[in-house]
Amino acid sequence: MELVLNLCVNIRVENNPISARDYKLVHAGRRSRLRQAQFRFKSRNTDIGTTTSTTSTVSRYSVSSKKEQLWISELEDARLEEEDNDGYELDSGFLSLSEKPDRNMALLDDYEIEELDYSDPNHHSGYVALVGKPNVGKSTLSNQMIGQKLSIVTDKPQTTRHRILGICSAPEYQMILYDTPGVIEKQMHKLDSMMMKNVRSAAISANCVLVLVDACKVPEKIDEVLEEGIGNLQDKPPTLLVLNKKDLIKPGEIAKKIEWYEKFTDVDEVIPVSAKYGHGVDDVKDWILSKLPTGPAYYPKDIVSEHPERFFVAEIVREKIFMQYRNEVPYACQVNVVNYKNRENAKDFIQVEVVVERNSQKIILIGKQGKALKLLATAARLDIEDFLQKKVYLEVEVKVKENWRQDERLLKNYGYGGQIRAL
Ligand SMILES: Nc1nc2c(ncn2[C@@H]2O[C@H](COP(=O)(O)OP(=O)(O)OP(=O)(O)O)[C@@H](O)[C@H]2O)c(=O)[nH]1
Repeated sequence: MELVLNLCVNIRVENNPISARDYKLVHAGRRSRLRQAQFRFKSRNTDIGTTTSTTSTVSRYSVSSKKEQLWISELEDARLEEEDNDGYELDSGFLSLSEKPDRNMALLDDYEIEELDYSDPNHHSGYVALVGKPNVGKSTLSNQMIGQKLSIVTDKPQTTRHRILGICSAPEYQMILYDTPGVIEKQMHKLDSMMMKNVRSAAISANCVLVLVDACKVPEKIDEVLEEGIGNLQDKPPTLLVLNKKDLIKPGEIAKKIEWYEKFTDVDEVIPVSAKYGHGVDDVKDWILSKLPTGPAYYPKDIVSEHPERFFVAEIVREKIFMQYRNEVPYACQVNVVNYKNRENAKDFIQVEVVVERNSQKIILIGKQGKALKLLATAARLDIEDFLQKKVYLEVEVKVKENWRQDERLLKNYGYGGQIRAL
């Protein structure tokens, strides 16, 4: 399969007079999709709302040959060079998260075009933005709809930082879901305001919007969430209020809350759900389907996300940090995959750096005799292996970059400017 797809890229380059930059983009998209092809239609045992955490020894990578050492140091040099560069242009293999992809066939090969069904006039497809305050269950609902854990879920607010694109397909539709970071009223760091900008760009380009609220909380107006998420309320797309966590309140209470939201908010419909247990999720899908325009699929039906594997690897490590450490520490951490090497006859090698803002946070992360970091790396490795369905060597190191949450250049490099590394 890989061979066939690679061949398509080569043929296209020979036959079409495209520029080197175009080729790089096509190639970046192709290679990222090749990686994703690995997690198409995989039945994983990952829970939707919870995660496993077991202990075992951390695998360490040992450099086996001089050639390999040289290769790794070249990679590191290239990365440092990239870090010193202010540009961070698309040319270096970035995937845009802020632009809604058109039904653009430019990045699809013949095989994929064939896969997309253009013959069915009743096929629906489009974009759905999930917005809401932190901790209301956006990631849980998104994972539940896709049927696979793509977004990390923790009991702490504001764990989602990036817009996560998840694809939910059936023979008659394709819903492209944007799980967004929770809308925050008090934006404290440059990171927060950049995250909010991404929320807005997700909702603006969406065909419909789901506003999630927590059924356990006293009902409140959602104007603020909508304004932050959509901007101009007059042009807002069809909006559904999802009353989530209905499993935690009595049926009588649910009816009262639905009534309140129907009366005091300007939404098209209110649907109570329990994202965690999947109750009401089909009703949400039916509502979305009624709002999506007819048209062919944007992506092949067996793809569940456009993000590259390394993105999810970093997210898994971040989730484990949230689960293991307390207070401000998880919020001060940025996780970067600095080296990801697929190896034919050996475990894949993944090198991850956790960036913190202060040395005191680094000390906490590492723990006495490195025990805390070892625990973190083990929990992360087990989940990464489960996600990738293969064994990996995971190496985790901690670095201090003072005030990275205020540094726009670094934030862009980390993907908060609406672009993530495609490879
Ligand atoms: N009981 C119950 N808990 C839920 C439900 N949906 C989500 N949760 C829990 O609520 C917490 C927050 O869920 P997330 O999906 O991370 O919430 P989020 O809105 O994406 O959070 P942010 O990243 O802060 O934006 C987790 O502990 C979930 O397990 C639900 O339907 N019922």
